[in-house]
Amino acid sequence: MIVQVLGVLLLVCAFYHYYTRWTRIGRHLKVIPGPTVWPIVGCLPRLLVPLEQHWDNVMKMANEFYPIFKIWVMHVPVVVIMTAEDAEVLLSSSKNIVKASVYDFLHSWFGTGLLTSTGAKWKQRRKILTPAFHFNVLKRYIDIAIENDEKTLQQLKSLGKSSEQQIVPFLTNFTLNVICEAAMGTALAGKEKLQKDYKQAVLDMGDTFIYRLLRPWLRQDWAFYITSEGRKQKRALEYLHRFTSNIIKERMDYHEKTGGQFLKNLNEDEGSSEVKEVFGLKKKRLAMLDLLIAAYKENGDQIDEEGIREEVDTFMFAGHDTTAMGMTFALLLIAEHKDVQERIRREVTEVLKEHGGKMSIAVLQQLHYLERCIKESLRIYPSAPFVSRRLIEDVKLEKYTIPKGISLEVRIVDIHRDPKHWEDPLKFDPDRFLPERSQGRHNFAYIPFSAGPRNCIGQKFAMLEMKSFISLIVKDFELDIVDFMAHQVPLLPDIVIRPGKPIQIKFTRIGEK
Ligand code: HEM
Repeated sequence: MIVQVLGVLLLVCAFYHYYTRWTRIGRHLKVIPGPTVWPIVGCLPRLLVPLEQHWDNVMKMANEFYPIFKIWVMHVPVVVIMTAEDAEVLLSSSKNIVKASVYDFLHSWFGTGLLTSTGAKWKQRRKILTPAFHFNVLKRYIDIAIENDEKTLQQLKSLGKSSEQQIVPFLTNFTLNVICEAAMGTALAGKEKLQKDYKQAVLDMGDTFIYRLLRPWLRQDWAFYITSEGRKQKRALEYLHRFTSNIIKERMDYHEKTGGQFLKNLNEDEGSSEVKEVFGLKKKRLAMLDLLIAAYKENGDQIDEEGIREEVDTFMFAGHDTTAMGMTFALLLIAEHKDVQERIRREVTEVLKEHGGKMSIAVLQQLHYLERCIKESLRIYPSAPFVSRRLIEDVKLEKYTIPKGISLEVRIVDIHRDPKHWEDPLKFDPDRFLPERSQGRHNFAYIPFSAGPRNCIGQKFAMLEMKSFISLIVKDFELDIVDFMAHQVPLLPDIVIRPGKPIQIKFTRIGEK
């Protein structure tokens, strides 16, 4: 019996050896450096570390094997690249635009929306949604962001002359309010029960997604959904789908009742539209959802009701956590660097004064120093630390050819910290982004929103949203770190960069210290 078991084991090991070294994929990958590949388990012994050590473990591998390494997660190969040159080759491709399997777990939430779809479907959706981020449309979402900034500031002021806030829930609350209103036209602020339930469902989705991501044995749906986390995700999904479907239905009814009047000329300046009321129904604020309904009404072949829901849910996912994490690290760095904080405050005060004290998109566009600060923060702490593709054709990188069929991951965070492009890379130095200091820098040395055909469609919106919140809070409050400086914050493995511990910032009203 023992001999038979050993025989089978030997056979499996031999097959594994052949598969990882002598098949087409194996032959290409065996010349690429990487951690030891053990029979059957591949590189798992190097990868399976306690959750809180995972980020440092991957950073260590990145340093050890720079500029490229491969890992075998049992029989699944992944190649990781860390240079601007190789990133350019992959991200500029119009063929290799298929997302890697890390996104498959999100299909249960938003099917194949813009973030996860590919081929003709992705192209068509991108075409429909691009006007949703046209400048004239953006202006209206930014009004929503500014209103929410002001509400949040009022709440903070009502807590007295100073308060300490756990920054991640504080900012996530804010970005969820903004995206809900901009994407779906639904204000959560003020509707306590709705706000609580919806946000809880979004947060449960995030938690259970990560839980599954880190447990390869829960890859199959049946295995995941029998666990308590799987059941929690199912409940969250039911709630989220019902919520979005109801909102879409209400919005469709409204456009039906108003004879589609408010779906005309959506990407023109709002000031140019005279119509404010139709059949006794007041014009509602434009939401991303309206662009989708307009496409549906114009030509039902382009998108159907299910497709509208996919995209609305995609925006809810892609548009809140990324921005909240971007602001978390920006505020932490600003709290830590008092000279930077003072310079931002001066800039905001001066530009606001020139515009009669009223925040607007025009003001935001003139906050050049603040923009450099946010860019620098996203350089050191890119909200999306990596992007990943499943290759549908071979890719010829600087040194190696990566065969089709495998996952190729671009480590944005390592490119952003590469001393080849960034002197003293961990130093927070916003003036690196001054035009004179940016000259000659590789175009792909800075890619927080990715680049090429599948770059972030929401990047302008995200930058303006972050600028509006940070400018107003820094103008009215002195920010101080409480327990961690940014570089001391432990980070968690996730598809967004996430602090592994609660972080607090102290806000003190200016003039009331
Ligand atoms: C700091 C904030 C943000 C960062 C750092 C960020 C980053 C990124 C990155 C790196 C990608 C490429 C993902 C990949 O290739 O796998 C992406 C795609 C995307 N982002 Fe963002 N994002 C941010 C905010 C937003 C916002 C506010 C929205 C929506 C309102 C949004 C919507 C999307 C969508 C829909 C895609 C998929 C685009 C496509 O594949 O055509 N993002 N984002």
